[in-house]
Amino acid sequence: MIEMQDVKKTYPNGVTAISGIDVMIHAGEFVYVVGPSGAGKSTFIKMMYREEKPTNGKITINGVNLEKLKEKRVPHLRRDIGVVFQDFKLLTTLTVYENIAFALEVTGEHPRHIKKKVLDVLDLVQLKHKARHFPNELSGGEQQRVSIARSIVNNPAVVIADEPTGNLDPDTSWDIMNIFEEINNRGTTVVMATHNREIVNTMKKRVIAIEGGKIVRDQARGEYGLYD
Ligand SMILES: Nc1ncnc2c1ncn2[C@@H]1O[C@H](COP(=O)(O)OP(=O)(O)OP(=O)(O)O)[C@@H](O)[C@H]1O
Repeated sequence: MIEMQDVKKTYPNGVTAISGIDVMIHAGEFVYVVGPSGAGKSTFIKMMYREEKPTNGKITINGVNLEKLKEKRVPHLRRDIGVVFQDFKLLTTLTVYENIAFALEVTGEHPRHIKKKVLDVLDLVQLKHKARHFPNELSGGEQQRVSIARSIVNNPAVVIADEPTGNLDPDTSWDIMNIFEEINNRGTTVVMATHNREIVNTMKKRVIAIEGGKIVRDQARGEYGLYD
């Protein structure tokens, strides 16, 4: 599903964020990416949704070699990959409903299908009753639930999350994590960078640890480790 072979990323300022990365993530897996600040976790996962391109190496997503992917096919790839950020990235001038519908409209979804799909994902994150609200009328946890709903409305094969609980209190973080688990139980692959020790140690999923731009540990039912 996601394969990297000898991947390296050097940013234009000369910083090599990751190098020598070899990894295979299979369909349906739930993977935590952990490591100290600045280790290269965000860079590693940005490669997966082509936010950044590798300097060297090969990345294959769902059988597509990203190096050979034409620019005009990038939106097509992105449709199959949901992305969730620490700071939610909702459009402030649109309602909850519109934020999610927008993700479908840009893919040319038939208007008749949009309403059902949006209401279905709002149901999953238990926010149907807030459909007409604007993001600034919601708590942080509610905003993150909207952003998760938006990430899955196109029914992607994989959801990639970069510190999705970084701005949330512990109880709210658990609510969010339970939603990701539900999404994974429905068959979607989940890859998540996190600093949340308690969640990683409790959930017992695959853990990939990155330090100094290298994978230093890759464990099934793994643990967070000794990082802050
Ligand atoms: N756009 C960029 N341009 C130049 N250097 C960058 C860029 N993005 C990240 N870096 C550098 O690459 C290294 C890895 O950063 P990255 O954001 O991938 O780490 P991280 O493990 O996600 O950190 P954190 O846990 O603090 O979010 C750091 O040295 C960082 O300063």
